[in-house]
Amino acid sequence: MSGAHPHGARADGAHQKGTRPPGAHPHGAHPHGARAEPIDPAVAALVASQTPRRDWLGPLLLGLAGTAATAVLLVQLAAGVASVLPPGPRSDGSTALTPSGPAGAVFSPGLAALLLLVAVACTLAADLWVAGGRSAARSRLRTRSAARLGEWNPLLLDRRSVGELVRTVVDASERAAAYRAGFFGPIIAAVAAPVVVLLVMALTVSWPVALILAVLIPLVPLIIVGSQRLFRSASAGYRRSAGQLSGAFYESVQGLGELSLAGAAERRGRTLERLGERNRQQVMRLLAGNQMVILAVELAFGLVVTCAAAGLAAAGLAAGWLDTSQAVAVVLLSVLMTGPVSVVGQFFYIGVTGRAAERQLAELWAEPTGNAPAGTTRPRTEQRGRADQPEPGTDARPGTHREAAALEFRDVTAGYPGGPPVLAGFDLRLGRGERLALRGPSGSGKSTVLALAEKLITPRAGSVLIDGVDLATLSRPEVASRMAIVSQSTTLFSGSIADNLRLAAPDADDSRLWDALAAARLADEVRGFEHGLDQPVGERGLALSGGQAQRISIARALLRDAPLLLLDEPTSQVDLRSEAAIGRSLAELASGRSTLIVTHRPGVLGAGTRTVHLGADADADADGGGA
Ligand SMILES: Nc1ncnc2c1ncn2[C@@H]1O[C@H](COP(=O)(O)OP(=O)(O)OP(=O)(O)O)[C@@H](O)[C@H]1O
Repeated sequence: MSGAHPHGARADGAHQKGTRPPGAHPHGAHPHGARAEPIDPAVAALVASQTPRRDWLGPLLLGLAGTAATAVLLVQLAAGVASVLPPGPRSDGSTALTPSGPAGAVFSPGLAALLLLVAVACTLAADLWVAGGRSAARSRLRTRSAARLGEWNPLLLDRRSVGELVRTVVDASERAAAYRAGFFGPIIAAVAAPVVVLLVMALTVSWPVALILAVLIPLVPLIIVGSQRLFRSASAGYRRSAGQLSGAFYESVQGLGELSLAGAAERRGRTLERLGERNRQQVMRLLAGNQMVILAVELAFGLVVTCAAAGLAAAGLAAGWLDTSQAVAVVLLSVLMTGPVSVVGQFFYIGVTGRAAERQLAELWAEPTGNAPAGTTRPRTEQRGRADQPEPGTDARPGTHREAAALEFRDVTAGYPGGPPVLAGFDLRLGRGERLALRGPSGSGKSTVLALAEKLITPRAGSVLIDGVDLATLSRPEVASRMAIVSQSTTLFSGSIADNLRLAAPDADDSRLWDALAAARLADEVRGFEHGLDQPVGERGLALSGGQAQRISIARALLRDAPLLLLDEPTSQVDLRSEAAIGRSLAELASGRSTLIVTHRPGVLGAGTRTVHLGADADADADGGGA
């Protein structure tokens, strides 16, 4: 049995029964984000917008400015070199210079030093800009992903591999930020660099040579797009295998104790080894692709441009339409033209994995939350007997004047998507201030009743009402705000006892925490701890006993102070002595609240508890109800 954990995380396995929850993706858990389906462009744009334009535009402009400064610096250096060389011979044997391009540059050491300074400053500033933008983008992506997961229906969360979700939030955010902030600007700057260099060449050296070399520029985007297409499947394979590996690794670490008890650690190790090897092969394929792109760019572009430039410089010099300074400048500038383009190849890996990471994040953000929206209306035939919504706190059924129940199921038929109904024509009424224990054999639908009350699933027919209000008209957070839940296992987070209590009431002062602990029969033990309220509970609360952890969960429920209380086998995991202590604190918690408890030990709530049986032998011990 299980119910929703009061704080969103569920550690139990009761909801891991195969069928996907409402709103889950039609393909079930698509573990690796490697679906071929198109991504919603709006979500993709939202992911991209987490890196504001200035974060990549800055490095892009700085990169271009740096290239331009370096290009002019090279023209200056060429003039300097030419000034110490003898004039070149002309084809007619004379040495007179009649350059065809713009007037040859005059070397100025001051200008050269200034240009050097500008080029270095641009490079440094671009690097700093990239680092800042990247870390800001990473944190924005992680925060948003975590917030998105927080909106998910816990049933949906239970079905996804935790390892993969962690990887998506942490690793994909890192890669996507590296791509947008660290790669986007510099790569566009690199692709545009040849154009800038040619512009400088046309303006300060020789426009005919620049024009001829410009013919080669379209090679760059062609090479890049071609290579990316070529390695698309390697990229998808990499995403898939990396997702599988991290998911399996995370699960193995979590279940290490059970694996070694079952003598299965070695077998599991072999599985991990296999997955690791597959991942290594995928990474190698991707890196091999990366190397091929570098090679292609260097060969197809670098070599061709350098040879063409050298040939043009030699021909121009020989024919006399270039002087020495212009010829040297053409050769130097051709090297500058190819330099940034080789960055394209080196960055290729970041680009491929970054785009894959953005896709992964977009898939996560686009995933339906699995929550039925507020105001969901069912078909008319299923709304019989409910002419209007009753006023909160009243029962609006014709001829009924009694006070609305704290929780009521009216003729409810419910089940899980694709499965048969678990409950059919189910009625249950929990009066205000009443304590009701739900019992029944395994599989009879006790968890399903709690899931309906929490609006984790919605009825196929009939209605569920809290305080007279149909849950169909409320959002899940609104439903959650009306109840406190204690489930069979408690999730505690690293931090102090006070931190864990304040999850339920962030503004509670210490005296309120002590009151809650006292009511949960835990105050004396906490006073005995060295650090009292500030005592660390250890990772996942392991520094506390199961009974203590459960009473912290009860104290949290007390701090929430909700009128409706759902208890899901709250003593199933503790021994008899702890059960007695928990029973007393539960009785305290239940007093004055309407309480529905799923338990095989109804005595834990004390006297006056009505019992309802679910399943084949259904009948009620007290005044009715039952399936
Ligand atoms: N998330 C789910 N997806 C699909 N089917 C489910 C899901 N949860 C429960 N079921 C099915 O619904 C039926 C009732 O299950 P439920 O968990 O409500 O029973 P239960 O009385 O709480 O059982 P137990 O005491 O063993 O926890 C079972 O047949 C179960 O397989």
